Amino acid sequence: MARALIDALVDHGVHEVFGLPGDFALPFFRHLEQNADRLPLYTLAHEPGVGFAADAAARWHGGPSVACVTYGAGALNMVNPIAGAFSEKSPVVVISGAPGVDEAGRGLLLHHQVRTLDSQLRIYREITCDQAVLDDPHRAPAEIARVLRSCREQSRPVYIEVPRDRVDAPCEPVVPLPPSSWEPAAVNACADEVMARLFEASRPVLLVGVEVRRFGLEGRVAELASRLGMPVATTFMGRGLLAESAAPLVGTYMGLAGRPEVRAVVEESDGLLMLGVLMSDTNFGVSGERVDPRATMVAADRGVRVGFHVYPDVPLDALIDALLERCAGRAAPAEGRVASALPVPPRGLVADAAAIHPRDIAAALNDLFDETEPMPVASDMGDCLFTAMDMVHTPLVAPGYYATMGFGVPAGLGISAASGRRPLVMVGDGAFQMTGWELGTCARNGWAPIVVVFNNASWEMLRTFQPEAGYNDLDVWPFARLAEGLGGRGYAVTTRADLKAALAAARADESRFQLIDIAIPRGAISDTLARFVGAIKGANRPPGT
Ligand SMILES: Cc1ncc(Cc2csc(CCOP(=O)(O)OP(=O)(O)O)c2C)c(N)n1
Ligand SMILES: [Mg+2]
Repeated sequence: MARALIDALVDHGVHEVFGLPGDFALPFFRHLEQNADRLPLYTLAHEPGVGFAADAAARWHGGPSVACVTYGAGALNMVNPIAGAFSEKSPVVVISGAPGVDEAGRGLLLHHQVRTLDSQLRIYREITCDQAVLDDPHRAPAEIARVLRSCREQSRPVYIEVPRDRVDAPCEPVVPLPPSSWEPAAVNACADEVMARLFEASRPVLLVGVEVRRFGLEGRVAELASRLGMPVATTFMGRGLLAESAAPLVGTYMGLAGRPEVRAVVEESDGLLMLGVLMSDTNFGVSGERVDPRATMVAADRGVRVGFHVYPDVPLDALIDALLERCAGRAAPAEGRVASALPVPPRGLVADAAAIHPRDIAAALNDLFDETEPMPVASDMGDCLFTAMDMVHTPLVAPGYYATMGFGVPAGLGISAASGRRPLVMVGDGAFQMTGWELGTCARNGWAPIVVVFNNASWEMLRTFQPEAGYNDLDVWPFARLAEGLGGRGYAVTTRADLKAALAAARADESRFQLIDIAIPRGAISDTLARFVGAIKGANRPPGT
């Protein structure tokens, strides 16, 4: 049965497995190790790191990646990263070892057990879109096929539990299921109404979100945007989409936290078509004006809402193809094409003895990418993520909606494994204290990321909301020295000149991971974070104050 599952993972486009074994999972890990030529196995130090790495790899692939752990202590350690993958629509396949069917029936309380033996399954039902317990090898092939199709079609995590005494049971091969069916007439009716509304509107706008990336639809959406000739904005989570296309991109929409000219284009539209957009507070919670639902069309989660009309079971790709058919042959009206008004990222760091501000880090990284080539970026939650908004276009994975800390370093390792490229990791000191230690696994896995730590010795984002709190003061940890102990090379920098030199040296050394510990004065925050905090405070101000 293990062989059938591994073959099915490969058949469904899985490229690697991240894992941390335990006794309930050892039989399955033996098969993983025997099949490492087809499905490389990367072990990490702690299950949160396993989950974050698999999430980032899945985002990179635009398809499933695997997080394989033991039952109880292992799988429950990974709940937060999988919850984040669910919220941000990342197709992670969770595989957990489990007590054998026979031992489960002996009536003893088993080690790693919580309330009951199916407690873990119940917990994972809340953070995955489909689940299977492979306790019956006769049903296993159909169960595996159904769950892996759900993972791909919904672009959300799924859960597969493997009792350890069933791993070697005889089992038929898994036959992948055909795509779920949908009703062409419904898609056509929906596309007709969307097109009619766009042509009636005097200020139609396209807002592009994360599902466009997850389902690999960026090229088709860029073509649609160009043919329609409408201004295009991306959401916070969709940042970077269409940046290399001819689409008339105006920037990233972040409501009051973003650039006013982008906010005006989106919020003043009388025909706002949102493709693959999560209607979340991080996308809309700081909107200057509530976007008028009568003027909006939202396609997400395999459904479409056009004003107050709802079209269930309309896959995003089917809708986009139907819209492309309806504007086939249309060249975007030259006069109607919106010149791309993307902001100019900061560049030209002044390499002097001045202290380092977040905007200096963006400029230094933009300069580095200009001089060499852009690196894929993994960012953690914190001001590092807001600073990333000021960087030149490059693939970016970040917890922009679920907003968990701890994502950055493991995500960089996941990108290293998935892409074979060297990533840049941006992480705050607080988040590094959570999962930064996964850098100690780089040597055995052959990874050499460049990690920049925004070291303000503070939970600075929290301080911006609650300046009077003393608990936001963190101790200054010597991350550069700690990096040397973990097998990497560390640089402690306090001036802009040091920063420029350290980045050049780090880029030149691909032999091991590089950690640049950047001392940032407490209170120095990016312009984007400052706007975000101001907008949130304004939006949450009690009435009448
Ligand atoms: C797993 C988890 N636990 C707590 C929190 C809550 C939080 C959001 S931002 C923040 C401070 C981050 O400090 P860091 O030094 O990393 O970055 P910076 O603000 O730029 O100084 C906390 C504690 C979140 N989001 N996730
Ligand atoms: Mg900090």
